[in-house]
Amino acid sequence: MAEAWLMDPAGTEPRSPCRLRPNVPVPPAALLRLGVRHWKLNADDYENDPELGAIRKELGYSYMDIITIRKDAMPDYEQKLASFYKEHLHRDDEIRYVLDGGGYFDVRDEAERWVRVAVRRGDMITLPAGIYHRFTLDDNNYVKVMRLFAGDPVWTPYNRPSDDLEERKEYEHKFLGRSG
Ligand SMILES: CSCCC(=O)/C(O)=C/O
Ligand SMILES: [Fe+2]
Repeated sequence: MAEAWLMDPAGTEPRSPCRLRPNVPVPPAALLRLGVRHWKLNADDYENDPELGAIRKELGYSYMDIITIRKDAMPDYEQKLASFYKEHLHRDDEIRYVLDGGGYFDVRDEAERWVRVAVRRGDMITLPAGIYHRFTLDDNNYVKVMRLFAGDPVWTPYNRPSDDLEERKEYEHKFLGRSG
């Protein structure tokens, strides 16, 4: 599993690890309870990787593209990064496979704390529809990511608060044990 920890709410540099002192690790089982799944894959051979092929087949991830997030490679780099780091949710699962570089997905836990998940080359992660989250590069300022989707892709972020969306209610019911 990718390494995860509770974020220091007083952290002022989003692209640094922002760990509490002492560090408070978040184990894989706790991430799974929030609906966050992870695979470690062979990024050296992603075009022919049978393991990736099997995951895509099993979960119906028919769509894929590859994006590079780096100042010289992405139009509207600053605006895009700012929007990725705004707390938001999606109405579909967010499925990302890091082919190079790295970054952090922050997800809200059941107590509304930020859990920081470090993703590096070879990490594939899925965030369930309805989970509040955000993304930042790490201090190397570069990531190359495969985006996957089941069906025709929709990337729309819904900034918090979006508690009235059906997918948010379903997420709260399924993963946070909240009724409503
Ligand atoms: C790391 S892929 C770009 C970020 C993104 O698409 C997203 O929705 C972040 O939460
Ligand atoms: Fe997102």
